Amino acid sequence: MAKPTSGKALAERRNDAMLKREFKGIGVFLFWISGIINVLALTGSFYMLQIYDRALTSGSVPTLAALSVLALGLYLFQGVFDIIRSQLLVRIGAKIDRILSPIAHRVSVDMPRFGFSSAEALERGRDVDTLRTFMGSQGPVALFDLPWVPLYILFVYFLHPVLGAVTLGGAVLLTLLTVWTELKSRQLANAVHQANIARSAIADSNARNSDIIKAMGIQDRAVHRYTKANSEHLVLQTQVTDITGTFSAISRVLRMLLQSGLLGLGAYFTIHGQMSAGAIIAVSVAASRALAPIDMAIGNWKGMVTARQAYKRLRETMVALADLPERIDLPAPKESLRVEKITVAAPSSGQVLLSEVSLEVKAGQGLAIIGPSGGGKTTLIRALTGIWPVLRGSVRLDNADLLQWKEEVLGRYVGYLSQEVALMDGTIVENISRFAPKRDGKGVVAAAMAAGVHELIVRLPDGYDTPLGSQGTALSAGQRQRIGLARALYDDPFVVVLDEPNAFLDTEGEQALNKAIAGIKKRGGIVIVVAHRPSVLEQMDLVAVVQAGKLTAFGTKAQVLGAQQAPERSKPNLQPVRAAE
Ligand SMILES: Nc1ncnc2c1ncn2[C@@H]1O[C@H](COP(=O)(O)OP(=O)(O)OP(=O)(O)O)[C@@H](O)[C@H]1O
Repeated sequence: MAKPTSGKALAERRNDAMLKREFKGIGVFLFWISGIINVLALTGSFYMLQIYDRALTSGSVPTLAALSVLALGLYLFQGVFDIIRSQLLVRIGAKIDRILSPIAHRVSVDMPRFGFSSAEALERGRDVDTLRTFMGSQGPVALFDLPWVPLYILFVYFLHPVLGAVTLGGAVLLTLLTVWTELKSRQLANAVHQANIARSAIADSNARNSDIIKAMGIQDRAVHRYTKANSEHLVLQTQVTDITGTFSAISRVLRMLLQSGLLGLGAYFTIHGQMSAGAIIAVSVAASRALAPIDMAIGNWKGMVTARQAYKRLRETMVALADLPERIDLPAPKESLRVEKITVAAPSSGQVLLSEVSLEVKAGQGLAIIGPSGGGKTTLIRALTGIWPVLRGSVRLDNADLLQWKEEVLGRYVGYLSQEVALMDGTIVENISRFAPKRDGKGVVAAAMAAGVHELIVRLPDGYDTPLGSQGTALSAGQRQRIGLARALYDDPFVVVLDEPNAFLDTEGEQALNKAIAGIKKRGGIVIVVAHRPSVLEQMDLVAVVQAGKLTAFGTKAQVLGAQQAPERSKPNLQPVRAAE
């Protein structure tokens, strides 16, 4: 009975079919062009045979000249085909890069959301580089030459069967050596990869915490941590290079031994009149050419293993993306956001952080999510915005599960201000407009005004075109938060989710925030705010209390907060009065 085909297997098959479509034609062409190159590479052997057995024996200079011109022509052809082949391989590398790098980068962007370190995420981009570099190296040349090795062995065989057998034996020996190299280096190559990720993660973390490292004087410790990881990487790297280098040297010596052996044996057969003197040289040249691709494969083994691993990871990446269901365009939401019995687990560990949460917010309403630190407020927001998938239950916008929306379409209806406001490397206008392909000055200014940050921006020397640098470091925390708010408000999204939007705001900033919240509600949007400070609550209609991973209260502000309906400004943390039924 046929086994049911899993989605992953189907996606794998689909990807392989896509790659086959893209590269099969070029692959076949490369195979044949390699055939031509290898046939032409027999020129040297034929030339030797003809010179010794024809030109020298006849003593004819015109024959020698004709043979030389012919050989020269054939060598030139071989050179041209060689150039075409290497240029083609480089272009295949570039094509692979063009096809895979957007997919790889998409995954890199997604990975940190699921608990991967940024060093691990960036590996995907490097994998594409590895593949491209490999395609331009001698590795693929060796691979395309390998199928033509029998041609040379046959050639030698026809000159003398024993010499053919010896050459075949040499090829088998070198192949066994290749297999041995593979077995020895495979596991190590994986360990090198992991060690490299660990090293990059420390480098990345050190660079990101530059201020803390300086202020607390822990440079030496930071450098020591990196050096330790670097040494581990270096040790493994040296081991791999030792293995491939040793096998490469063994294969070279074997080749030389074989070539000399063939010369010796050839001489023996010539002495016994079994073959001509020219054949000795021809055999030596052909045998060396027969073993060259195997030798080259061993020499490039490290590159091949790395490229294969990179390809394997990218293939998995492509399969993961291909697994995403196709989604249709849904109309703009305008009624409600409903959460139905959701359970949310941390994608990195699978640990349940929030369970059985249900609530509903209607257009024009504001919801405050409150509760003690670590209770699960941000987790709830991550589920509401689709950052983390829900384990059970559903989040619905106008009755449609978030999963039914196209990511980019849904994004247009959601504004999100995260707790640690992250601005991207670009100008203010690019950041606020979420890198809209077309400059939308009007929309950006409207969002900046709604966030009360317009005046602040125009006072900067380059105004809206001020470059923010990576992480938006050119601004203060409060300024970053307000620009982040403008980005969340840009293009009037239906749902605006703000995670502690006033953490860094001064009084003026808080007033602007309150105005922005009122504006969202007035235009019929939904605003959800995680609040630690009570001032935001004044604007809210509903309150949800999240603690210890549970929704312990949900209802109108009056229901949930009861007597504390109008909280004092000085109160630092809001606690629930009672759990809503
Ligand atoms: N990426 C993550 N992986 C695993 N566990 C996480 C992750 N993020 C948060 N948690 C855990 O989930 C729980 C809830 O965290 P969450 O950030 O939702 O709390 P919070 O209520 O927003 O807290 P705060 O008010 O301090 O921001 C915490 O115990 C936290 O350790």
